[in-house]
Amino acid sequence: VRLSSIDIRLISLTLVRPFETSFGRMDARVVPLVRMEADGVEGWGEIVADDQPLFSAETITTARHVLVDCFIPALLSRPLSSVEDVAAALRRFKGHQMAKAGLELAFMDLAARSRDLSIRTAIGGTRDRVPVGVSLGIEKTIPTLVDQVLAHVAQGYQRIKLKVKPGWDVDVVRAVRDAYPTGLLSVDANTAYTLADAEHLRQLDAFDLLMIEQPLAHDDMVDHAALQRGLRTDICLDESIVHARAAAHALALGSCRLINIKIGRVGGYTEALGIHDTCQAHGAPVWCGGMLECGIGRAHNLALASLPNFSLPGDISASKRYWARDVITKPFEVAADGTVEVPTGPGIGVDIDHAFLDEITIEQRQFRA
Ligand SMILES: O=C(O)CCC(=O)N[C@@H](C(=O)O)c1ccccc1
Repeated sequence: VRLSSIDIRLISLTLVRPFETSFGRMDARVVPLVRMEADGVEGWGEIVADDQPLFSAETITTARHVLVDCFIPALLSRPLSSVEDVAAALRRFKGHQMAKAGLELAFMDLAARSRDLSIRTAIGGTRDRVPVGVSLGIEKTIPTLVDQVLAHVAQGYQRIKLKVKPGWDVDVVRAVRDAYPTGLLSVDANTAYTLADAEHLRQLDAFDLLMIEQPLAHDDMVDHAALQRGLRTDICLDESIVHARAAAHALALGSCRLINIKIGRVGGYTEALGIHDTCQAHGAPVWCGGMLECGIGRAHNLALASLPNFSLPGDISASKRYWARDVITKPFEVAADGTVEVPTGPGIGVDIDHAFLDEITIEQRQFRA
């Protein structure tokens, strides 16, 4: 296809409840969306960067810059027949995986729609529903967190993930384990520890955790390998795995035993599928992480999570967990069995609520071929 236009649209969404991680507390998000059009068909993608470089080095501003000055001109000036062509056109630009992902997602939606296929079918997904877990933020008190755990278990979520950081970890996990003795439980440190904390983190081996996510630095593999050698619990990497090559290196180094694939973090479908296949070849399970996406990003996550090696519950919560109103007409829901339906319509398979989208749009720019 030859794209006729690419739009960048920033929308403003308020969380129904503040969400606190080891690197900060969120009450609201500005979500950058990408829209592409070709031959009257449109496709939508989402960029998972936030306004500050707290999760990774990217921000909304860096994404806007590379899109406007580098990526959009590169894509509007050539024919594109697949998402691999999008990746090839952007490969000479270093990094900026989240910005690249927004473009790959929009293109994949457009390409699948134009072939009247769901993205799940287009990428070879095999599941109609995917098992999901929930990620619970840091709370003011442990009892409040335990209440959150029990409330979400009652809603059917198959796995509880707790945000941890120094001063909010071992005692918290112990209290949650007392209230939730046998279910799937994991923790996510978002890089809050160093190797000096190895002895302290070994205490977590007592709680039969599914994994400890990204305990050390966002760009580290060697120290994670040293930590993993001293831990019974599986380390799962998130921030460190920025593309398929990083996944291969992490597995070769023994930095982790599981990988969290976030299509927005790794650059889009080409790298996400590469990580999926690399992990499958190594017998390492993967699961689909979340970045507080709106319904558009969540729809892409569901398509990805329908692939066979996504064998662990992902962070794909119901829309209502974060948003009073989502940008899609039919919010995603978690069934009592802890699964979410994979959309079957063309492309992302959901309808965008354009009236609401226009209402919450704070910036919009269109680039025409
Ligand atoms: O359910 C979701 O979408 C959020 C899952 C989640 O906890 N994401 C974490 C993470 O580090 O994985 C995150 C939170 C805030 C910002 C970025 C990432």
